[in-house]
Amino acid sequence: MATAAIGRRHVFNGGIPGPGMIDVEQLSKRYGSVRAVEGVSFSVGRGEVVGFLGPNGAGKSTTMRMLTTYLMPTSGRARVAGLDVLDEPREVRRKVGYLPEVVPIYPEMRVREFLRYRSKLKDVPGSRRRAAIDDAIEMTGLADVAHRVTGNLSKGYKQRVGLADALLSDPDVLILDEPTAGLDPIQIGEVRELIRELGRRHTILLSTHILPEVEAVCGRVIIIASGRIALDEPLDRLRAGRAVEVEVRGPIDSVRGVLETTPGAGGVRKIAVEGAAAGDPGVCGFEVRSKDESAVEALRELIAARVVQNGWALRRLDLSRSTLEERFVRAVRDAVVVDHGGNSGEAA
Ligand SMILES: Nc1ncnc2c1ncn2[C@@H]1O[C@H](COP(=O)(O)OP(=O)(O)OP(=O)(O)O)[C@@H](O)[C@H]1O
Repeated sequence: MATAAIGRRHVFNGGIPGPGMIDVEQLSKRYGSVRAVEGVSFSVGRGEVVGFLGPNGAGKSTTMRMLTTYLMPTSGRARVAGLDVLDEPREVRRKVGYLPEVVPIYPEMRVREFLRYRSKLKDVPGSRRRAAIDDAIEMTGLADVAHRVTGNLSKGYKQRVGLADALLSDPDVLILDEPTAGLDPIQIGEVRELIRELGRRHTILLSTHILPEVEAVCGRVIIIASGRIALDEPLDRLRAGRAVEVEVRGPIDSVRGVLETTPGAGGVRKIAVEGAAAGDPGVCGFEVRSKDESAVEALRELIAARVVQNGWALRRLDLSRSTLEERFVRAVRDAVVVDHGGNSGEAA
């Protein structure tokens, strides 16, 4: 059975990230005057599934093509599965499963025939070739179409063929460039499920524009904008509270004044007001941003104490959570504002 076979061949570490399966240091790529990737550094540990996001033209495919040795960096270093992409490109190609944005299948070949051809190109030893192809076909749900001509398959199935190809050499690392682009919602769900399954046994760097996909399969997010890293954070931290939402029964101007002068408060925004009546100041609601995001819990406690000190009733006190979409938009916007260098990435 494929799962057992794959379990035998792969080192399964229970999903605990280990050190450096992908190590990128000051990687840059210029196409003539276009600075597509500019001094990018990051690491991906063993067992991590990392979403690599960015607007169109941000440099995602260029970075992935450098990591898979299909493109020479202008400067900087990258190691994948412990191998230097410049010094050991052939070994890197053997160790890394790459699904490019456009899957290079030969339309006249049948699925199994294509995978056999690719396994030879990847130097999969003859004695292991048959098992490697069977495993890849089973993992990607291609058994029913294994004898069909690839050119006649639906886009979703062509994508599966690309993934099967990426799995052939039993790679430690999978680099998947927009694996669900152009698929219908059912196919997206199927490929996403497959990636989630693969993520239990592989280190994965996954580029996509579909944010729910990242939330479904990734543990960490790297955002690139105008060729530079704009954000690199675990998903749970990224979604964690960044601000305090507070509702107080008290006079709105006084409440605002107290919140604005609370140490650690970085900005106050009104979110709701319930009308005042005779003898009742009404209820006002504010979102208070924390100057230091890691100190948002302390800010919450301080706000509670100050509201009570003023004799106001505290009706609600929550941490407000950011969505991935909000963080994406903010990170990209901030990166573009900071980018004074005239970077000619399309997002700039
Ligand atoms: N062969 C090339 N020659 C010149 N410029 C290029 C070439 N390939 C990419 N670029 C430019 O480099 C920048 C980064 O492109 P890249 O394809 O890496 O972005 P991306 O983040 O993958 O975008 P998308 O999400 O649209 O696929 C863009 O400005 C793009 O136009």
